[in-house]
Amino acid sequence: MRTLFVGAGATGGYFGGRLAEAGRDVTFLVRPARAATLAARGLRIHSPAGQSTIAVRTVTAGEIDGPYDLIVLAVKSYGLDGALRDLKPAVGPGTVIVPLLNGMRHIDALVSAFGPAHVYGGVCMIAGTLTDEGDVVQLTGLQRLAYGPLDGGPDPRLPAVTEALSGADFDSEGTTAITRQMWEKWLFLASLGVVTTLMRSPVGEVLAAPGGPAFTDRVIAEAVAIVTAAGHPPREQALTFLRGSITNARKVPTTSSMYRDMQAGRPVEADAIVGDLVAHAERLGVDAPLYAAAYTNLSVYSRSR
Ligand SMILES: NC(=O)C1=CN([C@@H]2O[C@H](COP(=O)(O)OP(=O)(O)OC[C@H]3O[C@@H](n4cnc5c(N)ncnc54)[C@H](OP(=O)(O)O)[C@@H]3O)[C@@H](O)[C@H]2O)C=CC1
Ligand SMILES: CC(C)(CO)C(=O)C(=O)O
Repeated sequence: MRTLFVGAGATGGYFGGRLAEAGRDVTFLVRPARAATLAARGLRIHSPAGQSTIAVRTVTAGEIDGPYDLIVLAVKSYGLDGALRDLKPAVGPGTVIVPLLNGMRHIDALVSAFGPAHVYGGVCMIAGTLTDEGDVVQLTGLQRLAYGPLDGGPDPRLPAVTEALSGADFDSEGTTAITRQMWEKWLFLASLGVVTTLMRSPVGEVLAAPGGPAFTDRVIAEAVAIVTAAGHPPREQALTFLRGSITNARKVPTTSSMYRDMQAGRPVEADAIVGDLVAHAERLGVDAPLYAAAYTNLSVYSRSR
């Protein structure tokens, strides 16, 4: 499958890079500065398993040479509108788009831009960041992709999409339950995001502080109440994974991409990850004071940076 990764940052660079390394037909749609960096340095991935330098094919917006079979969208929420404009020439009648963004509201933007037949759901599990030089850093061993039709299928394109996104050095799952996985991922990531950005610390530091464990429990309880009221109660296994990750954070440095971005003075995805949950809480009459405070805190940061 001819595959276009839109964005070669922490997530796109990691998963697209690993697929390119495994010999898959991968091209990256990037902006000119990123294209220059990738041409000069290659795509460098630093991971707990070692370092790779991968020669990758790139195109910029004006250079897209016709439709791709598969597009993996890996931009931040604040880059979504521009990316949707730029990738338009890559969407043909049979193109499937798999977004990796956190949250849910990008799905509406994709469906309204390209129609429901083109849009899958997607989840990625990785703790990644970019160095000042533009190298991808995988911070922990977490590396998993899941994707599939939003309506649960069956969809005859899923086996080919699964084949195109498998066989590289990460776990990959084509699923007919992607919507549930996306809500569970949102619950997971928002909880880590609220704990770390409100307290400006990795989860382990919060747990070690007076009141930290109770605060963390209340953040999780608020998120569970919101997503449950929204009609997406998490499965017990998702809660076990979240609680296990919190417990593990006493030993393994655990943060969130929003926290890492905040520490680096970069923009944060406040509206898509926290603001949208606060909007659900208000609409559904769920009391979520910690999420409201976290959203105000992130908005103050965004306005003052
Ligand atoms: N980082 C993480 O650990 C995780 C992140 N996520 C989610 O994945 C999504 C992507 O995050 P992440 O990869 O970390 O973000 P990054 O900021 O690392 O990468 C995003 C990339 O998108 C590029 N980009 C933006 N607009 C365009 C465009 N119009 N055309 C081409 N490229 C474009 C940017 O390029 P440029 O250099 O030109 O600005 C940038 O390199 C987010 O929603 C995030 O929440 C999910 C799981 C883990
Ligand atoms: C999985 C997790 C929490 C990894 O950092 C993430 O999705 C994020 O930080 O954006």
